Amino acid sequence: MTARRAAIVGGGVIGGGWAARFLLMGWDVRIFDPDPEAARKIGEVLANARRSLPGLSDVALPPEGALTFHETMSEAVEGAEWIQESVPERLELKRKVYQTLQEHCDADAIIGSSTSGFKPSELQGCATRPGQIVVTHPFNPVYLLPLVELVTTDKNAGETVARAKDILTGIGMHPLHLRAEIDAHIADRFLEAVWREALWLIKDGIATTEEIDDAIRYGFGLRWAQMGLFETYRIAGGEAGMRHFIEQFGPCLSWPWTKLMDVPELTDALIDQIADQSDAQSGQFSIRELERTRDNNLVTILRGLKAQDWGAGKLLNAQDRRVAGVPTLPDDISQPIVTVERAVPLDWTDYNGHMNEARYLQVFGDATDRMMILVGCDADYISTGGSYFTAETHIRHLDEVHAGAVIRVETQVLLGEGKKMHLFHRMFEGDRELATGEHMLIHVSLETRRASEPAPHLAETLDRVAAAHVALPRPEGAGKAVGVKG
Ligand SMILES: NC(=O)C1=CN([C@@H]2O[C@H](COP(=O)(O)OP(=O)(O)OC[C@H]3O[C@@H](n4cnc5c(N)ncnc54)[C@H](O)[C@@H]3O)[C@@H](O)[C@H]2O)C=CC1
Ligand SMILES: C[N+](C)(C)CC(=O)CC(=O)[O-]
Repeated sequence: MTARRAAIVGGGVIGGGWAARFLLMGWDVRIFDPDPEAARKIGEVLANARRSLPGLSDVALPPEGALTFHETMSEAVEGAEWIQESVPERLELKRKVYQTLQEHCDADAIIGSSTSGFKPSELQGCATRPGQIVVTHPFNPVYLLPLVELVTTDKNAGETVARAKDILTGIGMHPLHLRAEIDAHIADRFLEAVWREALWLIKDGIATTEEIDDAIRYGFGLRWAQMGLFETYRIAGGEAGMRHFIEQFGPCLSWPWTKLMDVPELTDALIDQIADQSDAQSGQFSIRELERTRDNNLVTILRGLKAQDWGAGKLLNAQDRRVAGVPTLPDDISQPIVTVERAVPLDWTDYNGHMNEARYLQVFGDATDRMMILVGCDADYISTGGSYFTAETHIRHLDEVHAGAVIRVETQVLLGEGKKMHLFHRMFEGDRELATGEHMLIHVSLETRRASEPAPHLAETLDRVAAAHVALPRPEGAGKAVGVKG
């Protein structure tokens, strides 16, 4: 199947992030950026994305698309289904870019603008085909943060808007479609208010850049990441909820707590003060090092939210289900069955710089769960009171593996008889064998918590797979105890 094609016009901080997201979601990406350093810069963003994005998913992402750089905009946009404009935030420049690219792109391609503040009607102003242009405002790093503000006008056909939502959802994003266009959309309006307050706090000598960052990251920033503002304040109102919260804290809004609408003058002295404080706070790290720290933290937070199936984590779980489809036994069961295919997440790395031993058990546990589902022990079956418990496990660690690597587990049923299910998992990166896991499981009644016979349809499917696998050679290491070499 030929990959879908996206063009990136302007490959700086944001264009590079878009390129990485499209590529790692399987799209071919064509770049136009006159900066002679563009390929190097995008290469560095892509390296960061490769170590962080695939491991956010608990299933294998599609194979990476092809990345190409082009000398002209006309060449880059050729045959592109999606064109993401991320040139500097200057209206005249953006309008000029649309004029050139609309001369060459497909008439039904979607042109998304990364603009942080312009309204789509301003961008569509001088365009040949205004209906093709929408605002798709992302957040840095674009390859990890799912939010994209989609802003449209009545010039955009319903079909275009629906297609834009579909494509953005397909690359793992959460398109927040604004009810009406507005300067700076929703999020930047909000961020600017916070930014303005922070500048005042520095100018007035109340806090340093580091103290302001601490005030956010040790406290309300953690709340915002998972519940936003209103859900958090509802809880802060106690049992009486939001009404009580507003009664108690509403009056403060008219007290002199904030300076929201006044903008501190960005004098040279204030800029030096902020830049010097920022250097003192973080100047010992390069921007790439800071990006990697940010990505490590974001992946850890997002995977935590996945475990809770909450907020951005819920979105990621839905994306995994979409990518993986419904698990079914392959038609050909004469070979070991692939039960896991995924990238190693960043937060599985330990002090030795490789996947921690506990994660080997996690991967084999996931492989066992998948095998249970494939033979019929799925959530519906478990809700009827039957399941499997693991009675014994033997893992052999054969080789190390690192964050971002795609691993695969192949599972052989050594025995599937009555209450017993004896599995042998082999973990690979490509052809390199990383580990084996041998597991004996016993079917149980969840009511008595004791061994019990599986339901006939489960027993029949397991028996069929076991009968097919009995012809396979017994895997090396099966049945071995922990041994000490010679
Ligand atoms: N940096 C940020 O945090 C965010 C920026 N945005 C928006 O994304 C857009 C781009 O911003 P950044 O990536 O930060 O800027 P940037 O300065 O990092 O990148 C802009 C890129 O556009 C290229 N460029 C300049 N003229 C061009 C042309 N005529 N054709 C093709 N490429 C051209 C430049 O060489 C540069 O690589 C802006 O509209 C900005 O408001 C949106 C979200 C966040
Ligand atoms: C500062 N900014 C206006 C460019 C920020 C954004 O547009 C979004 C972000 O990533 O914070």
